[in-house]
Amino acid sequence: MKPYHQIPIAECGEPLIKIPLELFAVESPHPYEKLGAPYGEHSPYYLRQSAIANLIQAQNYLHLLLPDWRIQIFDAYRPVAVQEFMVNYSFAEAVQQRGLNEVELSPNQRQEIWELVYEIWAVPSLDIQTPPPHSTGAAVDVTLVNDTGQIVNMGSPIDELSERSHPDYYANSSHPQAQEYHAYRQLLRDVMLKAGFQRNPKEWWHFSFGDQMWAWLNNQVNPADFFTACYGRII
Ligand SMILES: C[C@@H](N)C(=O)N[C@H](C)C(=O)O
Ligand SMILES: [Zn+2]
Repeated sequence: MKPYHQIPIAECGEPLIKIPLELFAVESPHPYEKLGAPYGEHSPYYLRQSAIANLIQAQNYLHLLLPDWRIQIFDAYRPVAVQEFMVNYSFAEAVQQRGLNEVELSPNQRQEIWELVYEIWAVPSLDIQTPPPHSTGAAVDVTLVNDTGQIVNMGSPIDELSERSHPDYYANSSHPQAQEYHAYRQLLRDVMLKAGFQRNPKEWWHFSFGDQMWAWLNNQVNPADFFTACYGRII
């Protein structure tokens, strides 16, 4: 259980609708579909109606600062079966990157790698009180594309299992491009938060509106108010 799972969910019933992809840049092919993630009849390019309105608003804010830049959508709606697939995929990838063999892992090695995976991935829970954020249609993973159509270098790829994923990793780093990476991460954060989203404290690319993590983060900033989640799991 993460602390945000304590937040009550009062499902508001707002529909999950297709993101108007023509307004945004889009990672293509979709990073998890290309791995064979089991979407069935679902599509990753869906979000709750208000989350879409806010995403459009975030890009409008970006355009006031940088008219030809765009928000690039990496991932949005994710059925629990896909969450499970990606968690297992990330575990297997981490094992392989360490030159290990999954069947020969010691219990300690296994636990260490699972802990690393769950640093950035939510548990594929089917409990309606603890839905994975993307399974609610409230969460979106995004980055920026500049005026020449290039993906902006944020200093680490989306979904990397490392501390470089932490939003402020480059704030006090001696890396020669640290200031640039941090400034771009801040720019993405600023436009998204101005539009009502909250950012996952462990991932520079993950934002949500209306889910448990969003409510919990709002409550950290404004302890006098008590936000609850209005979006629970869909399907
Ligand atoms: C790992 C990343 N793509 C992501 O979405 N992480 C959050 C926490 C999630 O799994 O919901
Ligand atoms: Zn995410």
